[in-house]
Amino acid sequence: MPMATPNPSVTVRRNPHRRARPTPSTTNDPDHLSMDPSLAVKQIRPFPLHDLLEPSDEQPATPAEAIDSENLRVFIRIRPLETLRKPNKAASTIRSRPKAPSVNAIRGGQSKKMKAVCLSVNGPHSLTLVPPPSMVELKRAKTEAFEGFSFVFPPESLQREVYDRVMEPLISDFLGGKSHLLAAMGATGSGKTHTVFGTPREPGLVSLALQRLFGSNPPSRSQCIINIRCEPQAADPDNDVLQNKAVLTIADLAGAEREKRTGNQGMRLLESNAINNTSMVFGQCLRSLLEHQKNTKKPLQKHFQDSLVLTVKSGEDDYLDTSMLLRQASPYMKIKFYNVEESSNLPCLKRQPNLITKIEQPKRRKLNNSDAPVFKGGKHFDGQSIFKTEVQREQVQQVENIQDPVLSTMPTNAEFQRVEMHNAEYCVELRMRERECQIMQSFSRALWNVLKQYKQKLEESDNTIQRLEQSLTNEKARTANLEKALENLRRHSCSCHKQCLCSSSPKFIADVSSRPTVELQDEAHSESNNSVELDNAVQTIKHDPTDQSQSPELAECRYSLDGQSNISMAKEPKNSFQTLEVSLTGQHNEELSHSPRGQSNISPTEASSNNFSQENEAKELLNSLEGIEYSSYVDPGSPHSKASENSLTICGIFPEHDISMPVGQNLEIGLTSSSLHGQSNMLATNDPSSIKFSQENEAKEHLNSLEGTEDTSPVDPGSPHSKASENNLTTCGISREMDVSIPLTELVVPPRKDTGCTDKHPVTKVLLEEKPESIRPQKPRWRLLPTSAMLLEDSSLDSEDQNADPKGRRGYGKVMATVETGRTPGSISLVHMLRRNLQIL
Ligand SMILES: Nc1ncnc2c1ncn2[C@@H]1O[C@H](COP(=O)(O)OP(=O)(O)OP(=O)(O)O)[C@@H](O)[C@H]1O
Repeated sequence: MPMATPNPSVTVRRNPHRRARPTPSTTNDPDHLSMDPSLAVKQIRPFPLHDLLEPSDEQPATPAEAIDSENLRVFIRIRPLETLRKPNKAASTIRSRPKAPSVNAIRGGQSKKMKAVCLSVNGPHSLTLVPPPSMVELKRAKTEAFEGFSFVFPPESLQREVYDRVMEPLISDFLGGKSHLLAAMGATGSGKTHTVFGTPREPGLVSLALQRLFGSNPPSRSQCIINIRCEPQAADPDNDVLQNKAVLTIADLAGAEREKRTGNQGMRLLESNAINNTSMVFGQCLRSLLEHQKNTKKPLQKHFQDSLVLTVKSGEDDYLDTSMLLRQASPYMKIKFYNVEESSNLPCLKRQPNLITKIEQPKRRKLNNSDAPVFKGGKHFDGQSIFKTEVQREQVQQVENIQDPVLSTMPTNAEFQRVEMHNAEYCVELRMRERECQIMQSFSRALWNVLKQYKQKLEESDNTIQRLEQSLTNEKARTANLEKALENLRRHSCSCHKQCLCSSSPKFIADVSSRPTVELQDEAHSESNNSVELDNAVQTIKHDPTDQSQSPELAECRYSLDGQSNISMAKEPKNSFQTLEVSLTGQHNEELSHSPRGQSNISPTEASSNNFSQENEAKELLNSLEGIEYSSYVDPGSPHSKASENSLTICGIFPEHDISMPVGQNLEIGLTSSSLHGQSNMLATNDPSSIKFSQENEAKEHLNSLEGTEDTSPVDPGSPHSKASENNLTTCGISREMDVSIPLTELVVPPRKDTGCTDKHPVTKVLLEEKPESIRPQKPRWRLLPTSAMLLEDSSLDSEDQNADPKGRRGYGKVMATVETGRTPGSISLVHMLRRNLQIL
C-alpha cells in the first residue's frame, strides 16, 4: 500500500532559481512518489541548462566554441550522516526517492537511530532535495530536483572515487601543461576539507594529487589554496608542455556558516562573517562569468579547465544549508568556456591591473578636467565645446578598446585568489577597525567621564579653597578687631585704675617715655625674669619702639596699681643702657620711665624723675647692684632733684651687655603714708650688695630708731639730693629674681623669725632669701589700701597678738599701741611692715 506523501509536488531548480516550477512528471500525477523511484527520477525534467544558455538572439557560434568548449565541471558530494551506518553495496546504489518516507527507507531499515535525510541521489548527475515535513506542512518549501551535475557522489563514496573523477583529469592536464582550478565549496562541516585533504587513513584530493606528483603532507583546515606550478626546467623546443607555466590550484574554501547554528560570538563571529563573505564573493565571480557569457561577442576564453566540487550534507538538519548551496551552485553548471591554448602572448590578453590603472588615470584626469583647453586642428575650444566632447569620446573609446580584450578574458586563478584574499582581508580589517573604533569610542567616553569628574572635583576644591580663604580673611579681620578691643579694654582698665587711684589713693604711675616698654626682657639673661612686677601685676604692655602709633599712648600711660596690680618692665636686648625711674612724689605718684641709652633726662614728668646722664656712673650703679660694681648717681645740681622732694628715685643705667638691674631682678618698693616725718614714706628693697640711697642716712636713722638695727648702706652725705629729700624715707633695693612690689598703703611681711640675717642690708637680704626662684609670686601678698585706711589700721607691733586678734579688733589694737608707744601711726605701720618683711623681730 502506497504511503501518503506530505508533498506531492517536486520542483526542478532552474536559473533563475526563483522561478521554480513543478516537475512535469508530478504536475499531473500526485501519486508519483508512490511509483517506482527509478520512474520518478526519469519523470523529473532535467535542468533546462541549454535553454538558459541559449543566446537571446540567434547568432552563429563563435569559431572557438565550435573548436572546443565545455562547461564548468560541478561535482557534488554528499557527506554521510554521523549515525549513518555504512550501507551495503546495494543500498549505496543511486536511486530516486519514491516518496518522502522512502527517503528514510533508502537509508533506513538498518538503524532506528538513523536521522532523516533530505537528499536523495536520483542518478549520477541529479539529486532530489526534500524539505522536512514541518516546512512542507507550512508550505514554505517543496521538493526540488537538481540535475546536470558532472557527477553526484553519494554519501558512501570513497575518497579515491572522488579523486579519480575530479582530480585525476586535472592532474593529467596539469602534467600536460594546462592550468586548473579545483575548489571545494559547501556549508561548514559538509566535508570540504575531508574531500580536499582527507585524513591519514582516508587521504583527500591534495594528498592523492601530491602523491601522484611528489608526495607531501596535507595542510590544515580552514580556507586553503594550493597552487602547484609547473616550472620549465630547460628550453626544449620539442616539448611545448614544459614551456608553459602551468598552475594547478586547489582551494579548500571556507564553509558558509549559519550563526544561529554555530552560535559564534566575538572574534569567531567576525571570522564566520568573513568566511561567508568569501563564499559570497566566490559565488559572485561565478555569477559574473555566467552573466558575461550571455554576450556572444565576447565569449569566455580560458586555457585551463576549472572544476568545482560541492559538498553537501544529507541530514534533515542540514536542509537549509544544502538547499542554499544547490540553489547557488546550480547555475554554475551553465558556465561555458572556450578553451584556448596557452601561448607566449597569453599574458597580454590577461587582465593587467597595473596597465589598466595607468590608462584609466589619465582618462579620469582629462574627463574631470573639463575646463582645460583642448587643442585640435589648430583651433581652440573651451571645456564645453563639442570638439572637446568628441576628443573625450575618442579617448574613452581608446580606453574601452584597451579594456575590451581584458574584460573578455576570464579571470585567472591568481585573480580569483587575489580577489578572495583581498576581500577577506578587507572584511576582517574593516571589522577589526570598526571594533577598534568602538573600543576607542568607549574608552574616550569613559575618559571623558573621568575627566569631567576630575574637573568637577577640582571646581569643588577651588570653591572650598575660596571659602577657606574667605574664612581666613574674616578670621584675620575678627582677630584684628579683637586685638583692638583688647587694646581698648587695656586702656580702659588702665584709665579705670588710674581714676580709682587718683580719687582715693596715692597713685602709682608708670610713665614710659622714649622706651615705653613696660615689660623689660633681656635675652642675654633669659634664664631669669627681667620683670619689675608691681605687686601682682595684671597689666603687661609690650611696646614696639618702631611703632610710632603706640608711643604717645604709652608715653602717657600711667599705671595705677592697687594691691593686685603688677607692672612688668622688660628691657630690649640691644639697648645700650636704660634708665628706670621710679619716683614717688608727695602725692604718692610713682613714675617709671624707661629710656634708651644716651638719654639721661628721659622722664616726661619732671617732678618725679631723676636723670642720669653719665653712662659710666650708671654702669657703676649696675655693677654695684650686681655685687661687683654698681653705683647710682644723682645729679646734685639737677633741679629735678629739688622738685622731687618727697620722691624716691631709683635709677638704673644698664649697659648693653650687662643689663643687670632689670634682668632677673625684681624691685619691691614699699610705700607707706607719710607717717615717719609727716610726709610720704617709701620703702624699697634693693640688691644688698650695692645700694645707693639718696636719703639713706635719714632712713637708717629712722629704722634704727624704730627697730634698733643698722643700715650700712653707703650714702653720699654731700648729695644735695639727699638734702632735698630729707623728709623722705627711701629704701631702695634691687634683688635678683625677686619681686619688687609697691604696696601703697601697707607692706605686709610674713614673719620669719628664723632668719638670722646679719647682713648690712637686712631688708633686701631677707627678701632675697624669702623669695622663691620662680619668676612670679605665687600669690599676692600686698594689699593696696587708701592712706586713710592705712592710718586707721592696726599698727600693733606685736605680730602674734595681731595674728591672734580678729580683724575687727585690729584697728583698736593699733590705736592702743600708738597711744602706748607714743609713736605716730605711720611710724608704727612702717615698723610693722619692716618687721614682717625683714623678719627682724
Ligand atoms: N565523506 C565523508 N566521509 C566520512 N566523514 C566525512 C566525510 N565528509 C566529512 N566527514 C567528516 O565530517 C567532519 C567535517 O568535515 P570537514 O571538516 O571536512 O568539513 P568542512 O566542510 O571542511 O568544514 P569547514 O567548512 O568548517 O572547514 C570531519 O570529521 C570529517 O571527517
